[in-house]
Order: sequence, then structure tokens, then C-alpha cells
Amino acid sequence: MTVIKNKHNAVFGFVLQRLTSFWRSSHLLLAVFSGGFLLIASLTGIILSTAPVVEHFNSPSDKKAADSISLSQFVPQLKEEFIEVFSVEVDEEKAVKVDVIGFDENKDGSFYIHPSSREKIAEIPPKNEFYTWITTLHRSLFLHSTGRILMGITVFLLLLTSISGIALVIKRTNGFKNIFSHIKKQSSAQYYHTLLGRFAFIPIVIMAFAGTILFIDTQFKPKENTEIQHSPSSTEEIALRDFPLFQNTYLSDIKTLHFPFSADEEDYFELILHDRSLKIHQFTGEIIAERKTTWFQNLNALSMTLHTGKGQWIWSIVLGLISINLLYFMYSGTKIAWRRMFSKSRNETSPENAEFIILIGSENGSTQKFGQLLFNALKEAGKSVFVDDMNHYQEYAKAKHLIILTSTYGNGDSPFNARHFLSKVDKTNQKNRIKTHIIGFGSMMYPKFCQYAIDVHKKLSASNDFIVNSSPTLIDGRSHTSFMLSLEAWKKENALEFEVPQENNRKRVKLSAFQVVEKQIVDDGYTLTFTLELKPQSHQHFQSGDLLAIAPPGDETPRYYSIGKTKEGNILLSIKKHKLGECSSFLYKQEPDDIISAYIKVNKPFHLPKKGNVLMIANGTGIAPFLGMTSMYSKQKKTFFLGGRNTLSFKLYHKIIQQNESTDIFNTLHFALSKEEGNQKYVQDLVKEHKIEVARLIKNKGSIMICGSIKMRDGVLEELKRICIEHGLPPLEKHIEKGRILMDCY
Ligand SMILES: Cc1cc2nc3c(=O)[nH]c(=O)nc-3n(C[C@H](O)[C@H](O)[C@H](O)COP(=O)(O)O)c2cc1C
Repeated sequence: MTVIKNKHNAVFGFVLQRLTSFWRSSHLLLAVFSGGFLLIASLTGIILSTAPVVEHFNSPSDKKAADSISLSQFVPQLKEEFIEVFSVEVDEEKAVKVDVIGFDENKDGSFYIHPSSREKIAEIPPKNEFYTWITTLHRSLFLHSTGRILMGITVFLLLLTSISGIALVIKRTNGFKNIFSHIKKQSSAQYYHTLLGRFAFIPIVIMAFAGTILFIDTQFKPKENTEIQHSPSSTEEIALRDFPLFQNTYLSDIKTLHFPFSADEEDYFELILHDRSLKIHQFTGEIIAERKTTWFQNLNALSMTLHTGKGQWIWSIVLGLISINLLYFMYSGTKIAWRRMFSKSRNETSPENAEFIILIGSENGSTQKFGQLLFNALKEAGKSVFVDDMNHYQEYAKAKHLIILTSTYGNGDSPFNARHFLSKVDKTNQKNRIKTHIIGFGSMMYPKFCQYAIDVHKKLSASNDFIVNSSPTLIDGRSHTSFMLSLEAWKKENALEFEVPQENNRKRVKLSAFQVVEKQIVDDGYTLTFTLELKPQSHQHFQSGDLLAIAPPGDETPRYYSIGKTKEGNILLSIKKHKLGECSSFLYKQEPDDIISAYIKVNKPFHLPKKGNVLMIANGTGIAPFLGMTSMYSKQKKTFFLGGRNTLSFKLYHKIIQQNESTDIFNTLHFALSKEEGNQKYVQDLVKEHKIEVARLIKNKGSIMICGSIKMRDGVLEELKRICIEHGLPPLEKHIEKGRILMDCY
């Protein structure tokens, strides 16, 4: 049974994948082809969508009456009250218009009439020239039939683009069932493109389909039904009010009633209903001929309403919104495609000759950017490097180092350009064992955080072709700092010499001056840590949790340090001195009164929540931002779990901790000392010890902030996961997603 199910899954997966690659290319191509015209169609569509709303509020009100007044009540009265009646028309708003000659001049011509009093209630407003102009632009770009064809093809392409787009969303969300499942918030064009796409998909498809039908109608003029002649059953003349058809037809049922031209027997009433048109004998009231509307004409009429919103002002607002939405799609789609296309690197070495191979698994290009950065760095250092998609994995004859950067999609699946990687690993043999480093990019908001990178790591570790790093680096939220740290580790492990250049962002940042006002150093026997208190030399708006970006002299790549804001408004940094760390060495050399150039990067995701109690968990230098937060929102209960090696590790913070303790800002302060004889403890042990309180905090919608090393973060998250399960709380990912577990780890 399981085998069959797996087989089905495999077949389904295969079909879905084939379709996805088809849809993916076609989605982009279609969007490109329809792009320019679609821009005009959307802009004009926004304006035109306001017309039905304007019409609705300008149209004479009493519309209910049209539903209850029959033609047998209305027509004879009308004939009596006017010299001549040419036609009666009921519009989409159910307002009744007549074309008549009246007994006085005021009542000549076309105007709106009240259905029960038959009083003139409004003139028919002249066509709005602006709307007419926009309509022509929308329909035919002022190019007559050529324009109509272009716009018709555009709307058809839009239909196909929407379908291919939704096919991609289905793949990304791992199946049709999950199409409306919650997607995790990320501030990217991709996130909003997907999110809006799911909700706008149905109205866009309706609107585009309706537009396509209108186009087919104008271009191909499908055949009408033939008129069926009825043979008369009676020749007896009856009064208008007794016409059976008039008795059973209400004003709101009709589109138009044309009156006979003269009292000649051959002239007839022509009644146009929504589903057929009838010729009616003007004296006997009998149906002379009938022509039913075809299914296509019905569809065309419905399409007119659905595409234009005529008579349906609420729908026209929806149409306006989706036209705005289309503009956004054009913007976000271009951004995504641009990133995908232009973040590709140019290889100068062949895969057979390269010493360094970078393989990238990326769906939307952000991982690609990191790969590009590394590629440039290696190239700059004179290494022979080859970069490629993971799908193109092959034999690399001279490769010594392989570095894999990959994101995760769906339910822990591979990104699009890595979907064949694992099977290719099975089929390929490497001549030499390649030293391999794996970096996963993902989001902690997903239950299967960086799962694909983990799977790749597992697979390669079990293969004889690779010598794989002990554990993959898993990066949350595209953290540049984590990426740089992972590269540092890789460089160290393999004694590699190269510098990673400036992040690929062209935004020029303005540097500000900061004066060192205090420096403290502590050596706890394991690491040298120091704090710097910096005074901004110009007005700076920041809070604890923001980042200070500093680049050491001669290097453009900034390193980010979490800021603790002191009571005096200064910046408190806590820095670990790395032996070979350029930036930490540079900062270590700073003395009071020295000036440092840097800039502040707002880090909203790590700002102290205003509401609810907070548990702050930190190790090492991660303590700094929390020290600044202690004095904020004083009514909030703050608990503090601090990890260090021994008591000396906290010496730097004594002054501030004591200050705060005396003001009772810390309600609880717990230390975990990992190298303390007889009482070795890690912060995650503190979480475990206080699990009841932690569970209560989570239950009461409090927040947990974690700052420090990734290893500590993973340990803490493991404990928190267990607590959630043990206490029947929603899964950990839900709390991360809701922003109640905030992390700044490196
Ligand atoms: C629909 C969707 C599903 C995702 N699924 C996961 C997942 O299961 N696990 C994970 O760690 N990240 C997941 N992510 C986050 C991405 O892996 C992350 O944003 C990554 O940086 C994207 O890199 P890329 O732009 O190179 O594709 C998902 C993102 C999206 C939009």
C-alpha cells in the first residue's frame, strides 16, 4: 500500500515538476510579452473601474419599481400620456429610459422616467468625453482593429499568465490543498507577489477570461441563432393591457422594447429580453417571430458585466483593485525576474578545470546573491572558480573545494534549480574526494527550517565523493553576518586566503562619527571580550537592538554589532576579539576620545515588544542590546537568562547590571556558567529549569528574545520546542511567525 502511495506521489511529483518548469518559463515569457500593453490596460482599467460607481450614484434611484411593474401596466399608460413612443429601455441599473414625443416640449426626446408615475425624472447625461477617450485607449489604443487585436491578445496572455502563476504557487506551497495555507511573512517582493497572487487570482482570471470573450466576439462575430417564425393562432384584436406576454413580463426583465413604426399590420413590437428577442403582433399580442440568444451571446453579455463592472458597482471596485494589483505584479515580477537573471555569475573557468565549485540552490535569487559575492571574492583572490545551479551537478575533475548554498521551499523541499541534485549525486562519480561546505538559507518561520540543506548534508556525508563539514550552517532570514561567519569558519578550516567584498548593494550609506567614551576589557581565560561606549557626534535616532555597521580601514564590508542604548543615549557595544578578526582588532585598538566612522542600521525585528512580559536570553556578547532594553517600558516584567564561561565573563556588565538591579528593573536575573567547576550550565539549561514559567510566559502572549551564538540559539529553540509540546501550546514556529520569539544570532 505504502509502495503504491509512494509511487503515486512520485508520479504526481514528476508531473507537477514538469508542469512547473513549463509554467515557470511561460509565466515569465507571457508577462514579458504582455508587459507594455498590460501596463496601459491596467492604468486605464483603474480609471474605467470608477465609471460604474459614478453611474450608480448618478443613476435615478427608484429601481425597485422596475421589478414589480409589468409591461401590461406600463405600456398602455405610456401610450396614453405621450403622443408617440419609440422605445423603452431598462439599463443595467434598472433605470427606465424612454424615447418619446410628448404633449409639451419638455417631454420630448430621450430621458429617464419614473416607472410608476411615468414622470420625467432625469435627463440622460451626455457621454463623458474623458471616459470615452480612456475607453478607446483601453480597447484599441486608438489603433482601430490593430489596437483591438493587440489588446485582445494582451488580455488573453494575462489569462495564461494568471494560470501559470497559480500553478507556480501550487508547486511552492507543495500542492493544491495548501494553496491557501498561511505563507510566512517576509518583507520581499516575492512574498507579496505570492500573497496577492493567491487572493487576486480568481478575480483576475474572471476579468481576463471575460475580456478574452469580448475580444473573440468583436473579432470573430460568432453566428446568431436563426429566427423562428410562429404561426398565428388567433386574429382577434385585444387591448394592450391584455397581451399575455406583457402581463407576464416586468420592466426589469427587458432590455429594450421598440414600438411599431406605424399602425400598419406589418409593423410590430420588438421586445429584446436577456435571453431572446421577440416580434410581437401589435394588435393580437401574439408572438410572430422569436430569436433565442446563443450561449455565446449570453456568455458575452455576462462577460461585459464581468469585465467592465457595468451595473455592478461593487464588482467594479474589485476590478479597480485588481488593476492596481496588476501594476504591483508588474513591478514585483520585474524585480524577481531581474534578480534571478542578473545575479548569475560569469564563469571564466570550465567545470572540469575549476579548483573551487560553488553550487547554488535558489528559487528567487536571494541565495544567488550570496553565491555571487563568494564567486567574486574567490575570483578576486585569483582562484579558479566555477559557479552553477545545483541541478547542473556533474563530475569536477580538478575540484578541491565544493561549497553549496541552498534555500528550502515547499514543505522542506529543494528550490527549483536544485530539484535534480540528489539524484545526480547518485549517478555521478567524482575522481577525487572534494572538501565540501554546506550553507542553508531558510526561515525559522517554517517548521522544516533549512531542511533541504540538512538533507543535502546528510546525503553528501554518506557519499565517498565528499569530505563534508561537520554540520551545515543554517541561516535564518538571509543574515549577511551569519553568512560571513560561516565563510570565516570555512576559510579557517581550509587555510584559505581571500576577502569577501562589499555586499552587492548599491545604496550609498552616510557614515556618522561616534566618539569612544569608555572602554573595558575582560579576559575570562577563554576569550578576550571588550565593551565600547560610543557617543554619537550628531543626532541619531536609534534604540537597543538596532545595529551599528562598522567597516575596518581598507575594507568596505561592514560588520554589524548589536546596539545597547545607555541611559545617556550612548551606544554600548560588546565585542569578542578574534585573533584574525580585522574589525574586532581595529575596534580593540580604539581608546577613549577616538572617533569611529559607522552607520546605524535599524533592526526592527529585534526591537523590544511594547506589550507583554519579556524573557531575554543571551550568551557572550549578545548581552549588550538587552542591557539597553532594561530601562525601557518599565511596567514590563523582564526576566534575564545569561550565559557566560565563568563569573569573569560578566565583569564587563557588572556596573549596568547592578545599577538596574537596584532600580528593580530586573525582576529575575539568572546566570549559566559553562566552565564553572562543579556547576556547569548553559542557558538552555536555565530554560529547562524554568520551563513552567517559560510556558506561562508563552501562554500569556509574552515574548522571548534571543541574542548570541547560533549554537546557543539552536539549543534554546530545542528546549522551547519541547516546552510547547509538553504544555500543549501551539508549535514553536507559530510563536516565531507571530513575532513573539525574536532572534538576533550570529
Ligand atoms: C512558499 C515558501 C516556502 C518556504 N519554505 C521554507 C521551508 O520549508 N523551510 C525554510 O527554512 N524556509 C522556507 N522558505 C524560506 C526561503 O527558503 C528563504 O526565504 C530563502 O532565503 C529564499 O531563498 P531564494 O530567494 O534564494 O530562493 C520558504 C519560502 C517560501 C516563499
